[in-house]
Amino acid sequence: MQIALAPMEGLVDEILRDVLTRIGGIDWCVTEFIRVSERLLPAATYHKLAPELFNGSRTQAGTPMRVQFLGSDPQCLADNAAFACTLGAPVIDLNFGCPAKTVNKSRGGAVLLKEPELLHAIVREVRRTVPADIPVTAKMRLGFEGKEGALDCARALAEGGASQIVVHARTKVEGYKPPAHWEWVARVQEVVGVPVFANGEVWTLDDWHRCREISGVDDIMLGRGLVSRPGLARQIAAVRAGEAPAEMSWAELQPLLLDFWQQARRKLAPRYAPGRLKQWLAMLTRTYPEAVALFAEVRREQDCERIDRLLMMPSS
Ligand SMILES: Cc1cc2nc3c(=O)[nH]c(=O)nc-3n(C[C@H](O)[C@H](O)[C@H](O)COP(=O)(O)O)c2cc1C
Repeated sequence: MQIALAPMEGLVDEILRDVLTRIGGIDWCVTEFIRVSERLLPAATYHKLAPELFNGSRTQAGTPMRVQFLGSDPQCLADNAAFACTLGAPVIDLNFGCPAKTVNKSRGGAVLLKEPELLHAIVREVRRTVPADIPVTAKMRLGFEGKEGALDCARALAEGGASQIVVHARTKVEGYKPPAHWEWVARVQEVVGVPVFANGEVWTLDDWHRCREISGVDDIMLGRGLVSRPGLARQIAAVRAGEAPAEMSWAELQPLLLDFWQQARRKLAPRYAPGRLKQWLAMLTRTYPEAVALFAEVRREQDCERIDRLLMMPSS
């Protein structure tokens, strides 16, 4: 039974991975996708998107990190994956779910779900090229427009050599619109012999119970739900261990929010740091009334020092 933190480009960067994995309950996390199209990326690109490579491919809390790729050229993906392994990537993950327009125009992400043979070729080539002890895993949506090809895609990934498959239980066209079709996770698990992770629309402990019941799988990947309710993985882990699932309080979260901000100030250009804070804070407003108040104060602020003061003040 595993709980994974979802890869989220532009949101779950090394800073948020660091802070969220400190809370507990997360078994592994993934980098934002690394796009490869025609060349071997330099080591600097990997170190920028996956600085955990300098730390044994673990976050500061010790949570393992996987390196995710997006692309459509089997050989180029395989070469980059093999290079990432020399830099310390412990697992290679392949993204077949990204709905972004630019990504799909240049063939990558969810559009590849129209071509199960290509999915198979990509996974097979990456599997063949990276060292045998490095697992290759995959993440897919249920299809591009319709779901009729979902099982063929899952089979193609498993037969190509993916040792785990995360299913974001929606098509590309469904985007992020609820509901997620967890019953399809069960159908995928029926046709492949490798573990399948359920993903999509799990925001609360109740959602998790329903997702588990409908999907029938134990392994789960949490995205926006975990970003907006950072204690969710810890709550799920507690239930699994037969313990009481305490909510994470605002008081417990506040030092982490401050640390997130301080890291953002250190690692990002001053014009970007406030935006990153607001982005996370906006998601936290779904769970914490205190975040609503703080977000209202911070949202129009661009001055880092004034934001420092707002964050250090205890908000009621
Ligand atoms: C802002 C954003 C960025 C994302 N970036 C990635 C990505 O880089 N790689 C990927 O495989 N999925 C990406 N996803 C999809 C998520 O990993 C996940 O499958 C999706 O959000 C559904 O899970 P959730 O309902 O728990 O958020 C992204 C989603 C969002 C909202």
